Amino acid sequence: MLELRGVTKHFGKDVKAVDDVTLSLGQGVVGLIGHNGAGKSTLMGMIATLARPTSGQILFDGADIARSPDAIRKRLGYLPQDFGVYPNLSALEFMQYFAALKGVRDPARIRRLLELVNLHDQADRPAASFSGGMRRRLGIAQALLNDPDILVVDEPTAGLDPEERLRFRNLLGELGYGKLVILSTHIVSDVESIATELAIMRAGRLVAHETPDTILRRARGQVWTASVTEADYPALRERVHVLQAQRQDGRMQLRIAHPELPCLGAREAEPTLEEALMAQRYAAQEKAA
Ligand SMILES: Nc1ncnc2c1ncn2[C@@H]1O[C@H](COP(=O)(O)OP(=O)(O)OP(=O)(O)O)[C@@H](O)[C@H]1O
Repeated sequence: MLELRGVTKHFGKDVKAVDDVTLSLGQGVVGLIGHNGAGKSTLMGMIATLARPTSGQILFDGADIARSPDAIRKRLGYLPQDFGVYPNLSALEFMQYFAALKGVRDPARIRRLLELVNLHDQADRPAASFSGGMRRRLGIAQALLNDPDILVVDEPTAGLDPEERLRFRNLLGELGYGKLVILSTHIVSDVESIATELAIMRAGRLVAHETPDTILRRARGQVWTASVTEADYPALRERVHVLQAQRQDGRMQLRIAHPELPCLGAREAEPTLEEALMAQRYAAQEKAA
């Protein structure tokens, strides 16, 4: 559905925000992961036709979106990172406003979308009184008005509390059927349960495009749990990568990334996706050193 070929974006002479990204995406939920400044928003902005690549191409159903942006715009829903609601409008009025802009004339669709994002009971409240999570949910409802085939959502869970995070995550997971959902975050656990693929960016480059299962499988035998005395801990910490440390009953309970048994009594653990990615990164760093 969407193909990126050597997509590069420069800002001035010095900043290469996106650097030669080649990527092919079909239906599903793609977690676009990277630290702050990795280039995620810049890449999403280009997919949303709000900026043009300095070089390279983005093809939507085979056509270059720089040449025919309307083809993708009609089938795109976009929730930018800095999405703002109009405080004086109620949720319903906000949706009616965007429906008119997007040429959507079906009032029942607005109702259905407000139900989908669980704001139907609050539809008449001014958006100014909404929490961050409610605003984001309204943002998603707005992005879905045109029943898009591609939904691009930039850092949707930033600033949300755990309950709203969960609710938002489930909502995006449900939307993944039959659509391409691209979801950026620097918090791996936010996409762990819903992403069918991960695209990992570092300093503008795409460093991996894989399924979570592949990443988890590769990390087997690299993540361990161990319980050591407080006295033994400092020396161990020098030798291995400690992912998590907790003091309990006078001992240190650890989760460790290490390519082999890190210490006597350690047990192999089932890695989380975040731990698997950390283990992979440490292994790559050690190989390069
Ligand atoms: N308009 C711009 N002018 C100059 N530099 C920019 C511009 N937009 C982004 N950059 C730079 O490009 C790089 C990538 O930024 P981008 O916002 O795409 O990263 P990101 O992965 O989305 O990070 P974040 O999660 O913080 O938004 C950064 O170094 C950023 O400072």
